[in-house]
Amino acid sequence: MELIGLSLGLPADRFHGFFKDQTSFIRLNHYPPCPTPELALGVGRHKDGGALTILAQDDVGGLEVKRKTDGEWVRVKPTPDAYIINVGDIIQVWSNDRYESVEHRVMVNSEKERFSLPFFFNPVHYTMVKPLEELTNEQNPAKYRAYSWGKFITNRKRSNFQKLNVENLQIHHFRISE
Ligand SMILES: O=C(O)CCC(=O)C(=O)O
Ligand SMILES: [Fe+2]
Repeated sequence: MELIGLSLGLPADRFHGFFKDQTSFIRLNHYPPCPTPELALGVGRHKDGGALTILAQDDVGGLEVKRKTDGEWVRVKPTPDAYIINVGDIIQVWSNDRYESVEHRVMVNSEKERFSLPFFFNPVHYTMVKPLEELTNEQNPAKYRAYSWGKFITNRKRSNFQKLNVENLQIHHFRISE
């Protein structure tokens, strides 16, 4: 978070206050082999709603990210002894879209089970998430209305990873139309 602060021209400790208390959590994912992988997804398409996700995984692979330029799903090859760091929706909003949270999903395969451990680094529940004042001005106005992180996460957990076309709460619902 300190490097992200510096990259945005902010003090390294700019985000510290949000994380004095946290709603961070870890999930332990097990994807068993699937006899019909073309008919199933391990995790349906979604964007991580929090600040950062730090993902540890084995060497099986299955994670895919959606490429913005052409909408293609691109496989993320596992790198041994490395974490995947994913910017979540909160950093997208704080940075007023200078960072973007990527849409991703998890495929399954018929041969090998897979394990992954995402750690979701999230601020204190009463955080009102909005573009940082230092990053907005008249030429570059805030692109989002403030929303409550606590209410956002509660809503998300209620409709956890539905693989349907029903859309759960998204940051674009707070987008200010231009
Ligand atoms: O298992 C993975 O590689 C990612 C899982 C994921 O996207 C999530 O739990 O939010
Ligand atoms: Fe995710």
